[in-house]
Amino acid sequence: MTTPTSVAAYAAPAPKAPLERTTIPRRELGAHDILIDIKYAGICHSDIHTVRAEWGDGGNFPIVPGHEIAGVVAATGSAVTRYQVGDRVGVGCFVDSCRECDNCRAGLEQYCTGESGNIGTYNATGRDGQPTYGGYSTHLVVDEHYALRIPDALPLDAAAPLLCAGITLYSPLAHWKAGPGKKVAVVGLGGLGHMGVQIAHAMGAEVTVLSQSLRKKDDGLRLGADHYYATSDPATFEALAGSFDLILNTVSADLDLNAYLGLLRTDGTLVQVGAPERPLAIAPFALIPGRKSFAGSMIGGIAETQEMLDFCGEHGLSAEIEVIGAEQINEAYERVLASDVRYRFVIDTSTI
Ligand SMILES: NC(=O)c1ccc[n+]([C@@H]2O[C@H](COP(=O)([O-])OP(=O)(O)OC[C@H]3O[C@@H](n4cnc5c(N)ncnc54)[C@H](O)[C@@H]3O)[C@@H](O)[C@H]2O)c1
Ligand SMILES: [Zn+2]
Repeated sequence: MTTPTSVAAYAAPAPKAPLERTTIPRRELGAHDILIDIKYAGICHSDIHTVRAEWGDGGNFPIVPGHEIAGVVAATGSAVTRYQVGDRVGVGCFVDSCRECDNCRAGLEQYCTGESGNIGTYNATGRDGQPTYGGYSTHLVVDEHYALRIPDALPLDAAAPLLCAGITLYSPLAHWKAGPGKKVAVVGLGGLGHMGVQIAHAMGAEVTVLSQSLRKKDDGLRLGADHYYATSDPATFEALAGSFDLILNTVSADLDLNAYLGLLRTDGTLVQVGAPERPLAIAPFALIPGRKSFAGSMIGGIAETQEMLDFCGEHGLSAEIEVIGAEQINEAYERVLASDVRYRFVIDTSTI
């Protein structure tokens, strides 16, 4: 078959402008590339931060967002060894990296220290000098090394959000050794948070959700939380003081982090994965007594992302989703901003 070099997509033409249908170029299939027939693309809050130019870099418009991509291999380059036509595959937040730095060699491609760092699935420049365009489109050409295998046990639509939301929580849970005997709190029950609750529970940790209200309590407990508290109630911060080994903050808005640091045990760690626009204020004395750590974590490497997908396949974990047509993307963005989705929008890309 001939591979399509011009494909349909949804793009934001300018910062804060509504997304609209367009066509974008995809490169011709190289020896190590696979062509993916995209079936579904999740809507991550990072897509919204990016098209609203909230992260300070201005953005390289038009932007085709989408880094929670699930589809099927439609063609393979001459030197491809890992995948065959028909395989179920995913692509996450990056599509390339230098492959030579210590981090790339260690499987930490997300922290590539090469000249260009990891090359984002969208809003970046590929090795060929061309802009990268994400998963809100019908097809993607990607080097086979940056694709992941989606286990047969998982439906493609609900698996798509694992490529970002799933790995973003799996990686710090694994790194800080969540498991039996560990008390883990997840702040914010959104796209990331609802995956964090499921994965931490499957790893054997005792899981607490810290949400603004008790509105989603039934869902949180069903997803595997042992406890659920409202952070709008000051009594929560008294009741849980000094409780947790690990707190994962998934909230996309500003929080009083010092209050959350007060919930850590001695030697506990608060990991920031939510990425609000403004700098965060940490009081030194929220960390010093109790030798507490404040850390960050970004998605995961290719091998760890595959490990996460396999873990989710074995445990039957995937996202709770609302599948939408492409014409509903702008409305879905407003609903994410209003916390009105349980728990991830996924675009059916056949509607693009
Ligand atoms: N570190 C990473 O690698 C990484 C990866 C993906 C996304 N992110 C970032 O993580 C954040 C969350 O992404 P998402 O897609 O899950 O967004 P989301 O909108 O689905 O979820 C955010 C949740 O936080 C809740 N929330 C808001 N204010 C709160 C508060 N004061 N207390 C408790 N909960 C509150 C919201 O109601 C919502 O449920 C975004 O900033 C995104 O850019 C980071
Ligand atoms: Zn994301």
